[in-house]
Amino acid sequence: MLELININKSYTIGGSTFFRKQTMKVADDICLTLEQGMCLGLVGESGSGKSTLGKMILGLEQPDGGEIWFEGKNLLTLNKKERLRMRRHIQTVFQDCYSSLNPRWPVYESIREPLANFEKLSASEEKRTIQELLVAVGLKPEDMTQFPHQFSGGQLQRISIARAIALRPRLVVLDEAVSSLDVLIQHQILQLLMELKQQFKLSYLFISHDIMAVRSISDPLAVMSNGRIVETLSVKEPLSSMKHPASRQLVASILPSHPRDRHASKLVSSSAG
Ligand SMILES: Nc1ncnc2c1ncn2[C@@H]1O[C@H](COP(=O)(O)OP(=O)(O)OP(=O)(O)O)[C@@H](O)[C@H]1O
Repeated sequence: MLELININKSYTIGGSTFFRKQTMKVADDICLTLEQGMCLGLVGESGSGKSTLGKMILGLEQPDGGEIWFEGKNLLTLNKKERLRMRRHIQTVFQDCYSSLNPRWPVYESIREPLANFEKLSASEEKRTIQELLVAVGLKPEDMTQFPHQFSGGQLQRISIARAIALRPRLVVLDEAVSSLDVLIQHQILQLLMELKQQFKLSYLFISHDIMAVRSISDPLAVMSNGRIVETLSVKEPLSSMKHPASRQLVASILPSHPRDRHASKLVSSSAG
C-alpha cells in the first residue's frame, strides 16, 4: 500500500549572528513498506525524525529526494488536483487533541469539516454520518452539540479519531496519538484503534517514542535513530532480540510494573543485548 524509497530530508538551522548555519539530516535514505491492512510502528527517541517522516507522507513536508508510493502512485509527482484527491485517503491523528480541535466549534463542526470539503452530503446525511462516527468511537450521538472543553483528553482523542476516519481513508498516520493520555486511557484508545482498523479496513502508520505502545498495536515495527531506520522487528520476534543500541535503549526505558523490579529489569535489558 505504501512504499518509501530512499527518502532524504535535511533542515538548515542557524545562520544568524550568533549561530552558524548548520544542516541537519532528519531522513537519511529511508526505505519502508506498509502492507494493506497492517499497522507499521515507527519508534525512536525524541528528535530522531519520526514526525517529519509522517509529515512527508501526509504532504505537509517535501523530501529532498526519494519516492513515496501510495497504492501505485508516486505522491511526489502528482499534480495539485491529484494531490488534493489523494489527501482524503491519507488522514492523521496528532498527539495534542486540545489544539487539534477548534475550541469555539461544537464537535459537530469539527467532524463535519472534512465531509464538507470532500463530500456532497445533504444536511440530514451529514448529521447521520457524524452521529454514526461518534458511536463508532465510543461516544454518544448527542455529544455532537458539546464543545471541546466539555470533554476529557481521552474523549477528545476519540473525537479526533472520528474526524480522521470521517472520509473513510485507507491510511491513518497516528503521530504520538496516545502519548498525552494516562496509561488506562491509552489502553482503551489503542483497543479502539484496533477495532476501527478492522471495521473500516484501515492501515496505520503508528508513530511513538513509547516502544510498549508501538509493540501493542503494530506489526511490524521499525526503529528510527538520527534519521535512519536502524532495525525492524516482526510481531513474532521478542523485543529482547533487538540488537541496535538505539533499540536496546528504548527497551531499557520500559518501566517495570513495580519499582522493586527496576534493578532486575536493568539486568535483563543489558543481558538481552
Ligand atoms: N521545520 C523544521 N525546521 C528545522 N528543524 C526541524 C523542523 N522540524 C523538525 N525539525 C528538527 O528535526 C529533528 C527531527 O524532528 P521530528 O519532530 O521529526 O522528530 P521526532 O522523532 O518526531 O521527535 P519528537 O517525538 O520529539 O517530535 C528535530 O531535531 C527537530 O528539531
